[in-house]
This record gives sequence, C-alpha cells and structure tokens, in this order.
Amino acid sequence: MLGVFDDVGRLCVGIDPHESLLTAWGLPVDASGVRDFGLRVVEATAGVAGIVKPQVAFFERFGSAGFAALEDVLAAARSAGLLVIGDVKRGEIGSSMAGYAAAWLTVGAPLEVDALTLNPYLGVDDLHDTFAAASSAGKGAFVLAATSNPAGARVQSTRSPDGRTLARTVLDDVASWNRGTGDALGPIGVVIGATVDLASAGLGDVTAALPVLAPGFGHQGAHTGEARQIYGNLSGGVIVSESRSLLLAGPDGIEHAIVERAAEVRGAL
Ligand SMILES: O=C(O)c1cc(=O)[nH]c(=O)n1[C@@H]1O[C@H](COP(=O)(O)O)[C@@H](O)[C@H]1O
Repeated sequence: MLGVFDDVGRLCVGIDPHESLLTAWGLPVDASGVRDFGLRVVEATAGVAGIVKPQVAFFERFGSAGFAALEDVLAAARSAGLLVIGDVKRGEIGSSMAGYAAAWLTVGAPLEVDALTLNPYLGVDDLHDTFAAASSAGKGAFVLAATSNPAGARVQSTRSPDGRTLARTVLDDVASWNRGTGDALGPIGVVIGATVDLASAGLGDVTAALPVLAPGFGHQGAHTGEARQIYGNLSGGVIVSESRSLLLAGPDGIEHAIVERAAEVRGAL
C-alpha cells in the first residue's frame, strides 16, 4: 500500500485526542469526545492530505466504548479514501503477534487499518508473519528503529559486536525482508524520528530505499522544511507525521492548518 503514498502526499495527520485537546476543542473527556474529535480530523483531512494516524492509546483509555469510537473513526477514514496507519506499537512473540495481525490487518475486521506500527524488541524475526500478513493483504507496517523521544537513543544507539546500532540492525532486517517481496520501496517501513541525529543512530549511510514514518516534527521540535536535510538518502520514503502542532488549531482551524502543512511537505520533499 505504501507505494501509493506519492499520489496522496507525504503528510500524515495524527489523531491524538489528548485530554487537554478534547477540552480545548469543547469536547467531553469520554468516548463520545474522542469519537467526535477523530471524525472531525478525518473530515478536515479528506481531500487535503492522504494519511491519518490514530494513536490508539487515547481511545483505549475509555475501554470498550473507546474501541467502538475508534472503529467509527477508522471506518470514516477508510471510506473517505484516506490511508490509515494504526499507531498501536504492538510487538510480541510470533504466536501472539498472530492475534494482533488478525485484529488490525484482516480485510473486513472491525479495526482494519492500512498499516500499523510495530515494536521490534522481541526480535524482528517474530514480526515476519505479521509482515507477510500485511503484504499479502496489500497493507504495510512500520517498525520502530530510532524513535523521536530523547530516551530512545540510549537503547537504540547501543552497538552489537558487529558495530551496528540496534536501530541499524532493525532497519537492515526490515530492508532485507522487503527485498524478498520484489517491491521497489517495500511494504514494510521503519519509524525514524525527525529529532534523531541519523549519524549517531548509525543510520547516516543507509542506501536501502524503504518507507520511513517520521514523527517528531512540530510539537517535538523538528521543522517540516528541513525534512530532506534531516533524512538525507532516506528522504525518498519519508512520511511526515504531525499531531499536536496541527490539532492545536482547533476544530475550526484544523483544515487550514493541514492545507498549509501539506504544501510545506510537498515543497520540502
Ligand atoms: O510511531 C509513532 O508514530 C511515534 C514514534 C516515535 O518515535 N515518536 C512519536 O512521537 N510517535 C507518535 O507520533 C505522535 C507524535 O505526536 P506529536 O508530538 O503531537 O506530533 C504520537 O502519537 C507518538 O506516539
């Protein structure tokens, strides 16, 4: 599915209904609030940018009602023609991953998305069946390699005896799996935060082309206009993801904020 993102643009609008944002938007801090928030972001994104990324944590906090709200938001996004990345950061032993793959990547499932975020710290090999499930359904996944939060580097920049950082090992494993699919960019991508120094993370000399989900712009400090400089050789696969910096525009200003940022991203990449 990720091969089509050049048609829909490289801006991904995060749907992160933080409690403070719900209040600022005049919405109740409950499942109906996150549902209305999500639907409004979907409506504002449709026709302006092509990708949304609901952060599942903010729906999950309301239990089954929150998941029902998420299902409505996912259905609305998909029927508006948006690509949906489920920000779920799942990672398990292979047998348990099968449950997550069935939940999120099965066509027609209540929580069906086009791609999901995956945590590799139980081993990338245990994600292979999920990669295959995504690929065979025409979907994708993004595996955390070098995350945008400052604490991530201490784990992800540690080096193995062969000299590669953990982030690089994850990226190399994903790129190698993609090569087996024969798809030029590959269905499986990595997450690399825009706040990360690629050289320190051991990613400065990557030559493989693969999709890169790029959070860390806006609220976390990176500037959209610098995307090409930040990602260097990896720029060709970058999807710029922003949540709070767009969502703070409120229900009336969000569409305008997305229009402006989508144009900036087009100019930057
Ligand atoms: O997988 C992600 O999307 C992600 C990875 C990462 O390294 N850093 C990161 O911030 N994210 C997510 O991206 C969003 C960033 O939100 P803002 O900082 O408001 O743009 C949140 O939903 C985070 O969970």
